Amino acid sequence: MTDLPHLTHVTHPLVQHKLTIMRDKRTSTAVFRQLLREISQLLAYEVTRELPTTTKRIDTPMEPMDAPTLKGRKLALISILRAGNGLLDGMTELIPSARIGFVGMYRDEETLQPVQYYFKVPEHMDERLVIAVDPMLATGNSSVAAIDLLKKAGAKDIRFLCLLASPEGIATMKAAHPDVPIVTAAVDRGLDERGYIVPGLGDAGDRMFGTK
Ligand SMILES: O=P(O)(O)OC[C@H]1O[C@H](OP(=O)(O)OP(=O)(O)O)[C@H](O)[C@@H]1O
Ligand SMILES: O=c1cc[nH]c(=O)[nH]1
Ligand SMILES: [Mg+2]
Repeated sequence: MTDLPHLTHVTHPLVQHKLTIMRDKRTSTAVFRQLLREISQLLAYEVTRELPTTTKRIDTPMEPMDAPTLKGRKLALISILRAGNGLLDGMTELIPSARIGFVGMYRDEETLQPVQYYFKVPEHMDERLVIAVDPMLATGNSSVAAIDLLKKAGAKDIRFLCLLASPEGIATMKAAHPDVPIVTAAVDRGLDERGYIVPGLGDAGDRMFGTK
């Protein structure tokens, strides 16, 4: 199991600088998408900290050596659709051998409850490190439901990666899934009356895909 604390706030200046540009409402869809890809690679570095390694015997041009290599099955990256795909793209560039799954889920804007429409994950979930990605942790209802489904599929070692989290969402996740560490680039003030993160960045899916 993982040694990460329940909450990791990634304060790296590059992450914070890029996030500020993403929050700005004048930032275009193209720039928003590109920055999300760049940030996802920096966050991937944090969320994969302390992965178990082993050694394998190789020959350098100079001599044989026992060199470190990742241990166990390939990790699984799970995108919570559709905004999760913005984080997924950059992460798969960094971890090209990762197995990939999708949880299709959108938030009913009236009830703020998640509605599931798709589920497909790799085999052997119980033997993999599973990293679920979604830029926004707002009420926490979507991520709690997605992780419920991943656990039902056998996942035991799960991490959740997001860009922005609200204190409410973190508390809801901690109550439902205390064993799932959260890695985030920011913890914002709270939620507005429509369940949006404030100050936030607006609707991540719409800003990424240009649907509004
Ligand atoms: O913590 P919650 O209150 O559940 O809100 C967060 C969810 O809302 C957004 O998705 P959305 O429902 O807008 O779907 P989309 O990705 O298709 O835009 C976001 O990407 C999360 O999945
Ligand atoms: O602030 C929020 C809350 C939920 N989903 C988003 O995309 N943004
Ligand atoms: Mg959306």
